[in-house]
Amino acid sequence: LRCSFEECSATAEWLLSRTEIRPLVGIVCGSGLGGLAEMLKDQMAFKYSDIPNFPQSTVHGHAGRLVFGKLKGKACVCMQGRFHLYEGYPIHKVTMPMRIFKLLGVETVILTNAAGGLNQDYKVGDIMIIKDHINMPGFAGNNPLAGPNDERFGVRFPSMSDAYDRELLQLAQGVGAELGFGDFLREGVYCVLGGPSFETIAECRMMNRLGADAVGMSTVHEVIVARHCGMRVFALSLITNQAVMDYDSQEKANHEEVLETGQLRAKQLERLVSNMVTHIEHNNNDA
Ligand SMILES: O=P(O)(O)O[C@@H]1C[C@H](O)[C@@H](CO)O1
Ligand code: HPA
Repeated sequence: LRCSFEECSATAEWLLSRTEIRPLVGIVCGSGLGGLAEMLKDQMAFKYSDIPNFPQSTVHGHAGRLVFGKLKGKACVCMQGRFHLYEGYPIHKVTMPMRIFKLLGVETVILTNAAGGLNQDYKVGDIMIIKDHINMPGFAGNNPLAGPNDERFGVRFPSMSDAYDRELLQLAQGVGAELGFGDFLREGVYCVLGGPSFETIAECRMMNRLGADAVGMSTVHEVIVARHCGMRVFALSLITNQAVMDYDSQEKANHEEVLETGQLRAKQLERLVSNMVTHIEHNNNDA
């Protein structure tokens, strides 16, 4: 069976027998945002290539390590590198780490990504709190929950109208305001595409008209699987480039720019996430 309960349990048990850390918070680092994992104290890190049943990172800017440790005293596990559809992985493999998070005891997942800004008010370097998503591959039937459903993870038809936890969203706004990030903290809708080619001008215009504020190639699949198995979700996009919306523009999206902007804003993004983690309490999981 595809990423079966048994297979995920075996991986979780392998990890739990090698670390004493029992994480309640799971973090996923987006392109160029792996510095978050370096903030963890008392680290215990596993290379993806050493973990049974785990996929491998193939994208520049994704280190490929699962790091356990304490963030401001809270036990966390952090994916330093995620998997994308365009790497050629089947969608259930892309999202398998969410099920492993769940079986490790994680209650709250924080996901980050690099994204292109579609909203004309957004600037490069803005941090967008994701309040909702548009799942383009999902429209075509490419959903990570397609196939037989295992009730031990969750129900056949999970709701997604409550995908992004509103309390965590409020918390992020509060923490962001305290840190003085008001000028570049946004809240918006993330649209996922399969990649790896960046979008055409017509595609960007279309997504913007449909209500998307940012476009990327990840996160949504992980969110669906995390919600299916009852974890709370919070997600952030770093706007690393402006999507090209104009035929007169000479700009072209490129991965180097994505990684460079990651470096510029990484410290602030790390502070936002780590300050949030201090406020996340055990057992308030009402997912
Ligand atoms: O893992 P994320 O979503 O941050 O990665 C984005 C999307 C592509 O993988 C890459 C494009 O530059 O960055
Ligand atoms: N499009 C899709 N994915 C991205 C972009 C973009 O412009 N920037 C970073 N990830």
